[in-house]
Amino acid sequence: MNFYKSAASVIDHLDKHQGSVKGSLVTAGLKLSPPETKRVLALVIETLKYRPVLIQLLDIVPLLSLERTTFPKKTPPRTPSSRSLILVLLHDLLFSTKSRIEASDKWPPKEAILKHKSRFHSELVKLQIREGKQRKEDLARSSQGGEARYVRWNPNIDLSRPEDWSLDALFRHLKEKHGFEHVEETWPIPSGKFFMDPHLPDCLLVFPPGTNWWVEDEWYAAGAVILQDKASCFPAKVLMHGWRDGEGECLDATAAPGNKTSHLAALMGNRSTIWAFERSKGRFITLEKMLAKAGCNNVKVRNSDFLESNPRDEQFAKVTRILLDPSCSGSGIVNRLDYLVEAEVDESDRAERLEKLAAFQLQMIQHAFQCKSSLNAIPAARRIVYSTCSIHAEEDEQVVRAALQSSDAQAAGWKLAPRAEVLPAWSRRGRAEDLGGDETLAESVIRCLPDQDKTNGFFVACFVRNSSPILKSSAKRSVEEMQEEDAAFQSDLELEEGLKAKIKTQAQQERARRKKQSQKKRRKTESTSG
Ligand SMILES: C[S@@+](CC[C@H](N)C(=O)[O-])C[C@H]1O[C@@H](n2cnc3c(N)ncnc32)[C@H](O)[C@@H]1O
Repeated sequence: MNFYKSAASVIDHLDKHQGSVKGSLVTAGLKLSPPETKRVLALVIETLKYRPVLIQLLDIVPLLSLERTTFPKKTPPRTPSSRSLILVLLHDLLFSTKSRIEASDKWPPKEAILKHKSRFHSELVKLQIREGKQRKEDLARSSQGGEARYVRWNPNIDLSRPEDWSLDALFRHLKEKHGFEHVEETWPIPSGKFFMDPHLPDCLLVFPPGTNWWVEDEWYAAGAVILQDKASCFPAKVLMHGWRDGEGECLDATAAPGNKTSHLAALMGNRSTIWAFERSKGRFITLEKMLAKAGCNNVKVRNSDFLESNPRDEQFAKVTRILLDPSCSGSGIVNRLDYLVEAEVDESDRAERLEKLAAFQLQMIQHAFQCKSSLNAIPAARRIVYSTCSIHAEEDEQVVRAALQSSDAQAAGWKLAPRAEVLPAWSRRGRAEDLGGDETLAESVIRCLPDQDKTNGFFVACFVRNSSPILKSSAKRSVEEMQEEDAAFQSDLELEEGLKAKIKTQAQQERARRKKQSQKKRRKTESTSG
C-alpha cells in the first residue's frame, strides 16, 4: 500500500476507534519499516491539524462528487475511504513544504485532484482573508480548537425573576454592549456575528471561535447564559420530545456538574420535578451551586449512588423520563491535539479500561430499565436517554446492543425510539456494524464526531417502551388527543428541520400569562374600589 493510502487508513481507523496515531498504525494492520512509519505518522498528524480547513475547502469544491469514478462512495475492504485519501493528498498539495503530492502524475487520485488545483488554491486564499490569517499555516487547528463557541440561553432566570432576561433581551444586550449582530447561519462565522443553531433554534447561540464576551458579563454572572457544547444539549432535547405539562416527573441519574439537568429544567418550564442523583460528594456540591445559579426550582438533589436507589421506590412512581449520562472515557472531548501524539497506550490496557466502563454503563441502563411504579403495577418510566462523550463504539452502540438484548429490556419491552423522535435532522447516525448490522437501529441513534460536526464527539440513544399510562394505545385515544400529539410531533420536526417557525418561547408565554393575571387583578381591584 502506498504512503498516502497508509496515512488515509490510519485516519479512518482513528475516526472509528480513537487512540493514539502510533497505536492506530498497529491496529490498522499496517506493516511498515521505521522510516515509513515516521513519514506516515507525520502526514497523519499534519493532516488532522488542517482537517477543519480541508473540510471547508471540500464543501466548496466537492471533489467526492466531481470525481466520483476515482473517489467512489464505498471503497473495497482493506482500502482507505475516499474522503480520508483526499484529505491526505490535499494536505500535501496545499500545506506540505514542497506543496506537491509525492506520487506519479499518472496515479489517478493525484490526476483527479490536480484538475482542481487552481480552484483549491484560490479558495484557500479567500479563506485565509476571511479568517484574517497572514500565513496559511495559521489556519492549522490551534490548541483553542473548534470552529464555534456555543452558548445556551437559560430561560429559567427569565421565568423566576421580575427583570427581562428573555432571548430578545439577550439579542439586544449582545448588540448594544458587545456589538454582536444576529445573522443567518454562516460558516465560517464572521467576527462580530452570531446565529441561532439550526438544531436547537430556541436556545443555542453560535459565536465565532475565540469569542469571550461573557467574561465578567452580567448575563453569565446571573446564570442566564450557560457555556455548553452543542452535542451535550442533545440528550435533554431528545429526552423531552413530546413532553407536556402534567405527564409526570424526570430523573437525572448522573447529574453533576448539572448542565443537562438545568437544560431539562428549562424544557420543563421549571415545573414538575427532576430527581437528580450524584454519587461524588465534591461534584454534588458543584451540582447544587450550578442548579442554584441556573435558577432551577424543580430539582430534588440526592447525593447518592443511582445503582443503590430502589427504582420501585414510591417517591419515583411518577417518573416517566430518565436521563443517563454516565462516566465514560471522554474520548470525544477533543479540544487539544494531545490525543494524536500521546505515547502509545498498550492496546490491552485500553481494551480493559473500555470493558470496565462498558460494563458499568450497561449496569446503569439496566437499573433504569427497572424503574416502575410499585403502587399500581403500571410501568411509569417510558423514555430513557443514554449518552456519552465518547466516540468508542465499545461505550456507545455496543452498550446499547447489549442493553436491548438483556432480559430486563425484553421483559419490559424496551426498544430504541425511531429516528423521527431522535433529532431526525441530525445526519450522522450510529454504526450499523456495531449494532449487529441492523441499519434501522443505527438510524435511531446519534453520533457526533469532533472536527467533522463542529461539536465534541458524542453519542445519544433513546430507549422507549409503549406500555405507558400516558401514551394510551391509538385505539383508546380520542381523535383530539391524537391530533394534539401529531401537532406536537410536527412542531418538533419543523424546528429540527431548521424551518425556524416563529414560536413563542416558554418564557414569552409565561410572561404573557403573568401579565394577563396582573391585569385581571388590577381590573378586580379597580372595580371593587370604584
Ligand atoms: C458524565 S458526568 C455527567 C455530566 C452531567 N450530566 C452534565 O451534563 O453536567 C457523570 C457523572 O455521574 C456521576 N456518577 C457516576 N456513577 C454514578 C452513580 N452510580 N450514581 C450517581 N452518579 C454517578 C459521576 O460522579 C459524574 O459526576
